[in-house]
Amino acid sequence: MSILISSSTHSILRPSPTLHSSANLSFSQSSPTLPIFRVHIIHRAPYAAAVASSSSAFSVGAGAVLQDAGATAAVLAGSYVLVLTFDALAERKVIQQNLSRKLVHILSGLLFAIAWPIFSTSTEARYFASLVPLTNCFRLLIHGLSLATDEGLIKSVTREGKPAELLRGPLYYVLILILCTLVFWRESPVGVISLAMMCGGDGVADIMGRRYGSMKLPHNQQKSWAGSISMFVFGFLISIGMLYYYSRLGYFQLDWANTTPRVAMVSLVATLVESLPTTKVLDDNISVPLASIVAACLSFGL
Ligand SMILES: Nc1ccn([C@@H]2O[C@H](COP(=O)(O)OP(=O)(O)OP(=O)(O)O)[C@@H](O)[C@H]2O)c(=O)n1
Ligand SMILES: C/C(=C\CO)CCC[C@H](C)CCC[C@H](C)CCCC(C)C
Repeated sequence: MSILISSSTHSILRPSPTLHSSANLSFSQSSPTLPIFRVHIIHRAPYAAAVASSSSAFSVGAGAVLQDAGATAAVLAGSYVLVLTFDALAERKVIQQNLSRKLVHILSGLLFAIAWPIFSTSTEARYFASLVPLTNCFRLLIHGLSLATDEGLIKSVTREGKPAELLRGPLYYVLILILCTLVFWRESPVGVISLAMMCGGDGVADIMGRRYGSMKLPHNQQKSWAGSISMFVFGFLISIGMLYYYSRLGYFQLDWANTTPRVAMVSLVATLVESLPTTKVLDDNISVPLASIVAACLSFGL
């Protein structure tokens, strides 16, 4: 058995009580400002045990592939059901089309991230998960380029009902989902926070801003104090909720006294970026998550 010790830059992450790989154990010193040390314990088995363990490793591997394929199919089905449901609600005039689009914006990314724990602990799990936004990306391209028609999709996710709109906000949105899944996955607070800002914060800003946004921002007459304050508050609360969810499941543990002000800082950066009069040049679905990624990386480390 050999032990490898490596350090991580997540200075406020603390050791997780529930670990997801039997071969990897993480320990950190109790001070939240000191780095974590990851301890990888590698067993060197004798030949017979190695043969037995390679066949059990094969079945574990096959189990993980089955689990990931099932999870991908279930989440993909969920993404279709979500769009269909909001199309039906808007069609029956239960909710306005604008509200329907914003609820799809808020729910799809957040539910997608909430579903990550149903994927296996294998290294390939994130690639399986990214197939869901990737499939939706192709769906948006096909319908955005009018190679096929899907009235339900167009009504649920566009503002004016033009197919070409699918190639802007919604397409950038799924590309950011792919980026966060592949780069950050469940292992870092950065991706979770950035998705909370793009889906939750930005989505709620729109809903509240449209309803209560009579007082406009001094630097942007298209946006309001109600929208920006809601973005800050909901971006912060949804991020904390998502981090709590992941830490309860044991993916990472956080020192909350340190984490809370850092999340508030990321939420402030995301809110300021969202408030700028740059929407026509740079879509909020790109500027908000990218600014959040940079701010969160500076706060939490990659
Ligand atoms: N900080 C904010 C953000 C949004 N809004 C309100 O929400 C509307 C939509 O904002 P935004 O999402 O930035 O506009 P678009 O990009 O045009 O719409 P969408 O993202 O929905 O395509 C704005 O017109 C405004 O009424 C607001 O008052 N304050
Ligand atoms: C309206 C949108 C953005 C404009 O600001 C969001 C578009 C959403 C996509 C068309 C659908 C994305 C689905 C997610 C990748 C997966 C959701 C899964 C979940 C379980 C419902």
